[in-house]
Amino acid sequence: MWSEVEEVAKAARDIDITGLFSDPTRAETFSTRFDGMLFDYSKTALTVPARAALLTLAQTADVAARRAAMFAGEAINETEARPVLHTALRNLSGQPVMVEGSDIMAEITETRARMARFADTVRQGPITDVVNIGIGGSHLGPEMAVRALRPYHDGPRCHFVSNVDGADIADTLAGLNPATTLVIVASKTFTTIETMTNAATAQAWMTRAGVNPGPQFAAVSSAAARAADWGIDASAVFGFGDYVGGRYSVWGPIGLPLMIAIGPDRFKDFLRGAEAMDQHFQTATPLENMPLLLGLIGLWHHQGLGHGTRAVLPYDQRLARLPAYLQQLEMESNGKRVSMSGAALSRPSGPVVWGEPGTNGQHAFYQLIHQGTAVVPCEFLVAATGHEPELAHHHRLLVANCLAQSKALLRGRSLDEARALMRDAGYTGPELERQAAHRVFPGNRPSTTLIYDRLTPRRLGQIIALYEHRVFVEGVILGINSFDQWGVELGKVLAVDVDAMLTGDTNPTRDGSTAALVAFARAAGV
Ligand SMILES: O=P(O)(O)OC[C@H]1O[C@](O)(CO)[C@@H](O)[C@@H]1O
Repeated sequence: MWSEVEEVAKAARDIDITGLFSDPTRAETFSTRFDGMLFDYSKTALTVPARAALLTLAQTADVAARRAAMFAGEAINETEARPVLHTALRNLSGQPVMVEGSDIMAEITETRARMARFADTVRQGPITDVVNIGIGGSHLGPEMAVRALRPYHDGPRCHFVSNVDGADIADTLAGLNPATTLVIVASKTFTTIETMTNAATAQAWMTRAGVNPGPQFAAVSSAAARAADWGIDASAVFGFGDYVGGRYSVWGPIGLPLMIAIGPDRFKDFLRGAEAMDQHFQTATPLENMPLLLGLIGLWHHQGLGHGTRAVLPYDQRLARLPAYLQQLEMESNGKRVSMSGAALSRPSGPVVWGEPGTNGQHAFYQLIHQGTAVVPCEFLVAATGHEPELAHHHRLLVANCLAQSKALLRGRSLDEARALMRDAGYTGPELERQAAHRVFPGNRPSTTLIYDRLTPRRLGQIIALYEHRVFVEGVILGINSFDQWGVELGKVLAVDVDAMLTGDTNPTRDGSTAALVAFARAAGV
């Protein structure tokens, strides 16, 4: 299945990407547009035969059948025997979605309507601040989206607490008024130690201030009974089915802080954007299919060409948390070592994903991206226009920087160009050579750019759904289950054991390193 890709990848190592632009149609041929967005992947070493080999790979892995199985509610999350239906949360079409013979849409629509009523009430006051307590998928999505859509906020301020480190909740609650704060405890399982510890601390904070936490706590959870046991009124508990994975859950009740911040109507626009991407993913031809192409390019760079990481570089300060969000989405989904059958993978699974918004990253790690020894495929995202018309000159500079970076990665600077610079600066002889060597940029470094009109709720919905489906495409072709996360379990179990060591309730472990660290922490008064 991979042999053809391996062959074209071998040839691609000698390709000069700039040279590929001697074809004047390259930018058009290696890009695709959809609903206000242009995805340009022409600044990669992909050629027509290489792309064809990748498309054949997708065909052989039967991505289309797996995609149909996902949307149809088949239990494609095989290690947890569950369907994968986050797409149902944004299904506004009126079409049923069946799970084991019943339509799940009535429940989803009813919960969304309840969320909207709750959000409207909260938005009318006297609540001034909302604190969402959750972690991982119960935190990263709403935190990222609330920040991304700041220009659309007309509700109470939203804050996020995730870390079990008491510093997180202490800093967040400092300055808030317990009498006008709503706490949302967001946990699919309602057992996550960080979230339950923080929730108890928030509850004590309110009680200490003489405020009854009862009416000022809401819960978002699949475990409604546990939320009720915890004392949260059933009318303020919003559930979702176990067919929605944590990192795919921003579209439903986990998105409640976003709905409160921007209002139910705009939240619906956010869903509409994702729904449009779902339609596109299912119906667009392979050469126009943005998630399919993004997934194939990911595989091309990591599995094909062996680049170990990829950088996500949003030129948008409000997307500052997108890289963190994508780290969970991509690495928790595709950071696996066995295939669906349980056999060890014969090729690498998902890459390390990292990034920061531009232009800040330029003044930090772009040095390595441009001149380091590792090639880092870069995924740029940028809106053509901002939300501050009076600051349009800032935005133009932002766009200019984004486009300049992909151009610089592509063209680089040759030794002759560097020598000319040094000559102009007055250097001669061996010193000119030495100085010039430091100023060479190898270039020929691949990047893609997703440019869109403006970061509206709809556009954000499209972008997140685009990345979700990209993860799906990569996972199917790698033959792994992108929807479980067994790798996070062991550390959680051992944390309980180590906690008992820290309190002195059990003897230190035979692992000498941990024993010494525990002893140090105890001696220092942990
Ligand atoms: O919503 P919960 O059940 O508190 O879980 C939070 C997060 O923990 C994880 O299980 C990983 O630790 C994530 O997959 C999940 O998003």
